[in-house]
Amino acid sequence: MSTATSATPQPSGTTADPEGSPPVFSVDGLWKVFGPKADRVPADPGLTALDPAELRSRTGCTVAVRDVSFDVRKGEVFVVMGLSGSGKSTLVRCLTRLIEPTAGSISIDGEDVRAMDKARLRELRRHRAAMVFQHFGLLPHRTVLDNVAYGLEIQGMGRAQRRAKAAEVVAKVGLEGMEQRRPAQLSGGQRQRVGLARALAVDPQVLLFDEPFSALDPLIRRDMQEEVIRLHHEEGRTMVFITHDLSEALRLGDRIALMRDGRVVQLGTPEEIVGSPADDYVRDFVRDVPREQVLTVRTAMRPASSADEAGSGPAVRPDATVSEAIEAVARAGSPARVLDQGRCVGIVDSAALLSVVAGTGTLAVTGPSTVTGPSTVTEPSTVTEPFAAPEPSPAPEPSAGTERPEGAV
Ligand SMILES: Nc1ncnc2c1ncn2[C@@H]1O[C@H](COP(=O)(O)OP(=O)(O)OP(=O)(O)O)[C@@H](O)[C@H]1O
Repeated sequence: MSTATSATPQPSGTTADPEGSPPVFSVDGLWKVFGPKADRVPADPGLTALDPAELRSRTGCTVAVRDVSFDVRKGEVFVVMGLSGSGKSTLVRCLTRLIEPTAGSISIDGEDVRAMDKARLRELRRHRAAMVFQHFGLLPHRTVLDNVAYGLEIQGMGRAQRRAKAAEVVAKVGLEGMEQRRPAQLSGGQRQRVGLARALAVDPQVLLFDEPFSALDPLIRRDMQEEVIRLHHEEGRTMVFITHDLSEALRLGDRIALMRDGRVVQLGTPEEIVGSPADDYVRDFVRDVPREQVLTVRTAMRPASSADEAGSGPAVRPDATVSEAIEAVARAGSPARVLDQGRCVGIVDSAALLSVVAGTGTLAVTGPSTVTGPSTVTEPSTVTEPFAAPEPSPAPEPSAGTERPEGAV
């Protein structure tokens, strides 16, 4: 979950550590070409070099996904973002072969998805990677409870057991008391919760969301985003989330794959995408993002100039946003120490914080993001060296950075 933009408290029950976790899905060199004799396209450099209109007029084919590779790590929220037509839905549908890929490999927990027979695929879609659609396809004559129990019914679970399980999930998504209503008696947001509950009821390893909230009005949409964040924190479930909405991607994503014309032009954390855009396209895409709400103090800190400076003053966590640090520095009227488990790893002062807001100065976003395709790769990111304090400092008092900001992007 994006620590920089989440407006909910830190996870308490989450055990997943997405960074360094093994991949759930592994995608390598994936292509999806629509049209006649599609499979000749990926293999022919003369055709793949053509622009989309020319390829269409010569072959009748459209490349929806173009040589895409990535891993989805266990326990992460992996967001696929891009403008309409960039290939998001096609890519995510390829993961469970709702759309048949043209070339490349896909595996789930090391198992080759492209080699699965029909029964195995059914099992994959029902138990391992359940999809939550924008049009949630609720059964109109069934109650909320029976809609949620539907997937369990298909699995062959007995009536009493599936209704008990469904009731539990209905409560989890905040629909307690509405079990006996029918979809027509619910608001759009409530219906979406039923769709979410139905997917959750089968307890899938991965939840795939295809723009689930785009039809909802902004406030309800925000509610549903919070719901997803909460569920993720409570359960640590792996999620793949499609959206064309940048603020939704920044709010929800641990990592974001930004697509353009079927390619992934940048894959990275929200902070990497906003702080180190891979090319002009991405830079333009994130231009209006309030950087101080996404970038963390790591991007602005410098080594402490003395043991004195490292030993006193207000404290912020390394994952505090620049916005939170500005508040701490403004309150104290002095630079703030960045404390990592009681150790001072750097100092942020007002000049450095302002330069992040202004978009001037060198950014020190940790960890390189991945760039796929022929985009211009940015310079490697730099990491600010920590100040080696002679003695570990005491644990910080609660400070800016311990609370999440309201109104983050
Ligand atoms: N069945 C199809 N036949 C031919 N072309 C298709 C088909 N499905 C999708 N495409 C094309 O593939 C490209 C990617 O489409 P896709 O639906 O994956 O994009 P998207 O990013 O999910 O868009 P949106 O946000 O509008 O849903 C588009 O150019 C689209 O027109």
